[in-house]
Amino acid sequence: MYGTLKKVFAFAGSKKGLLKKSLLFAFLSGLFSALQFAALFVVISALVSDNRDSSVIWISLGIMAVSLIGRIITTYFSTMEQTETGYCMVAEKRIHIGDRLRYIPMGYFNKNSIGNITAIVTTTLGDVENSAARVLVSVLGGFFNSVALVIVLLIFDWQIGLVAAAGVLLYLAAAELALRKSAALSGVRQHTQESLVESVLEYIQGMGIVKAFGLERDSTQSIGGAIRASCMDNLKLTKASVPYDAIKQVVVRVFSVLLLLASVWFWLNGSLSLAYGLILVIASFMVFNDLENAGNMASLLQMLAASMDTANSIDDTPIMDEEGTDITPKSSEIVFDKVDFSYADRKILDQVSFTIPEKTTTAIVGPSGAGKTTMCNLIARFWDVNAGKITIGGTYVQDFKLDSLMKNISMVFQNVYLFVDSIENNIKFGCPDATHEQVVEAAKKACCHDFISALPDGYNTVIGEGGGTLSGGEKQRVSIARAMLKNAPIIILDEATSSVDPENEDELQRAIEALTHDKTIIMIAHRLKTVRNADQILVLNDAHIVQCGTHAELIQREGLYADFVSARQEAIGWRLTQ
Ligand SMILES: Nc1ncnc2c1ncn2[C@@H]1O[C@H](COP(=O)(O)OP(=O)(O)OP(=O)(O)O)[C@@H](O)[C@H]1O
Repeated sequence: MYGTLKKVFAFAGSKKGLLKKSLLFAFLSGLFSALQFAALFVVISALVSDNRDSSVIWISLGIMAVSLIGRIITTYFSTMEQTETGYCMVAEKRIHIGDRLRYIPMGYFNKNSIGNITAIVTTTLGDVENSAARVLVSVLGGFFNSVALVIVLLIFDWQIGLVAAAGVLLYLAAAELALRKSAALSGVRQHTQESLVESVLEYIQGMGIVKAFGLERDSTQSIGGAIRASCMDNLKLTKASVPYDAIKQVVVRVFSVLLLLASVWFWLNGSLSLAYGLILVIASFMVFNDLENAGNMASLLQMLAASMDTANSIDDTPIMDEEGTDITPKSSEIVFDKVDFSYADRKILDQVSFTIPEKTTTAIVGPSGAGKTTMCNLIARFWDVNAGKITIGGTYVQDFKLDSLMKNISMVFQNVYLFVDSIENNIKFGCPDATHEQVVEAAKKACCHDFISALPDGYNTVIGEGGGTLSGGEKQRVSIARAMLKNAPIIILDEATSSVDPENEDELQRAIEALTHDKTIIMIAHRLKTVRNADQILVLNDAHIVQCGTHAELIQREGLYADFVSARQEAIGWRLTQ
């Protein structure tokens, strides 16, 4: 229990102060609530001593009014601060996670699906946001109030106080047992929740394929399975707590009766006045009231702690930027020196060495799946090499701060992703300070100005998730405009024109040539006309650079490149068209 409370406090981060204030107000609210005793005591004392003075009514009413107003004010502040703590601490965490994800190696995303991360940032943190602070204050507030009442009982009558203390201790022991049981199940429930979000995302993202293959029923079954599993785990969690809830109920009822009997017993043997006896009976019920509320909330707190563990797990993943510094490289020459790289056990690069001189164009060619994209991703440090070194201008890519490394690189990916935002902002993504005129100029060069101008809102048209409302070719041209505007010294083009239609391709090719003027270019290309003008062609096969040279040199030699060119058609997944 203590560990769980500590966890919630730690999670509050910079909002710990607010949480403490909220607790203080909850405690004050408990004290104002306890004032009701004084009012009751005045009334009961008057009743048992047959005091008919009207001042009794006014005094007790006055005390009740102070109690009520005090409670309203303190509860108001406590609730406001709980709410602010909940929203602010989770907002901080979400921003922190978003920031951290940028610096986490891409391998993390292999092990943790998008569904998993989405579940953490939305539902998991949503639960924490709505309930954690409130539940913590209810648990601690309820516990403090019941302890305070036990102390009052001990002061009134130590024997009655001892009975109440024993009841509180037994109740806490049963609550602790219940918490331990739910701790194990909370983790499982958390995992099922993530699987559910993952299934829903996959169901929606894969809807086109599902329809095309008529697999609606299969995929409905799979999402149905995830929903049922989530339902079962929630039920399991609730059922596991039922026996402990019963034990807690028994403790509360038995000790309430014991306190009642003890009060009557002490009154009968003359050690307790009737007024004291009656007030103690009422107080004993109130002790367990607060405790019961706190106990019921404790298992919810346990579930929230499991959610916090999941959100914190992102922090346990080592990030790539811890050692990096802001560096402007001396040149944009890229060197691979005996680089090894594997995805898990699968070796993609084996002792690969080559140099890409500054301001030259290098084409990487090779069969599908040879590792061309991977090689480019290693330059941008999406992954770290297993052995060997990659340098830019003589500096190891690991020594750069990630941001300063990326300032030097513009990438046009094979699979273009555009954000749900205006086309203008998508083009400005790598260069937020660019003017509208600069955006238009880049769009014109990337052959996308005409289709953007024809859209109802022109450059302000908001595109769908991932660029969903644009065609493949249009998305690719927008991403080329984005790279043009960024104007970095190194440009990586991963099959940058693969989705562009033939009418636009020549024009775009010329634009790319303009973009790449005076830059260091690495291109993965399948069209001969793109490749043949490169200053250097690297042929990648079976984890090695098997050939290196210009088109004129390689075409003369026997080997994979000459085979590909002579085939002039699809060969091992690599197309060359003239
Ligand atoms: N994130 C990843 N995790 C595990 N394996 C991966 C990952 N990305 C790629 N691979 C595998 O590594 C191999 C090389 O992939 P890569 O995309 O670099 O090849 P490529 O030469 O660019 O292929 P293509 O020409 O078809 O785009 C492939 O077999 C691919 O399945």
